[in-house]
Amino acid sequence: MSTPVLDLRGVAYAYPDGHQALFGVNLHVHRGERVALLGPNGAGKTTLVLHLNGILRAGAGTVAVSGLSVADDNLLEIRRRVGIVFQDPDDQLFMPSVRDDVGFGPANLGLDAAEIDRRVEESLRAVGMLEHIDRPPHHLSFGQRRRVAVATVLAMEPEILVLDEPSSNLDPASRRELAEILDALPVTVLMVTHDLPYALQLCERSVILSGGVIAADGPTAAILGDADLLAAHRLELPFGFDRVAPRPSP
Ligand SMILES: Nc1ncnc2c1ncn2[C@@H]1O[C@H](COP(=O)(O)OP(=O)(O)OP(=O)(O)O)[C@@H](O)[C@H]1O
Repeated sequence: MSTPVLDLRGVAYAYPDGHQALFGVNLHVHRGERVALLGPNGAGKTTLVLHLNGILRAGAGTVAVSGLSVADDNLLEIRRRVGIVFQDPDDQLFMPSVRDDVGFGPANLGLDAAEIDRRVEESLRAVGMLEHIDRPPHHLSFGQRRRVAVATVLAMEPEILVLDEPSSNLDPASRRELAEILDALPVTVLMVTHDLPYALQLCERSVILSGGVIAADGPTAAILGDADLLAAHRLELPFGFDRVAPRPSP
């Protein structure tokens, strides 16, 4: 099989206060996969995500992105390969215009002006925000800012797009529209979410992280169809989604 885009082997991490958040996590994500990372509050999901571009460094084990290890001398290239969309778009938008925000990363790569313009326009078109290119980000709605935050990451043409709770705080129409946008993107995705229907809609594979270990890894429909597994890890489907697995025919 091809080299995984994401390859975590035995990743363990303790915060400086001694709190152990990850205990030997193994996770392999291949090109083109869309994987949901599920788990209760405090499971270690954000801690794991922060290892993917070297913000946190594993106390034990290894993290590699398309064969390149997360290590001090690789961090620039790792951060180009791993695009993380954080939960709060205001953590990612700080320039006077949408154009400047989306162009900021490509400009830092040293790309020429024509290539920066191409990436900015393509990324904004992909998230349906091209018409807002000259607006200040702080004049946009929360849902629009989240889309621009996705565009800032797409403009780096990452090998993997990592999204931390992309559907949180969106109204139902914005939530659906973002799902349509994500569904149309031809990129490998790892999506942290508490929104189990979103996982089912967008990710063929789900991984449950619980207590700092991988508790399950398999087809989303099978995982969400296992009521005992969900209950054991404090995961709950909303009303009306209580039967997601194909039911055996009578
Ligand atoms: N800076 C920190 N110092 C010490 N412990 C921390 C720190 N940040 C997180 N933790 C602990 O590490 C564990 C994992 O936290 P993490 O934020 O990764 O969980 P999570 O799965 O992302 O949770 P949530 O769903 O609530 O966002 C928790 O027990 C948390 O209290």
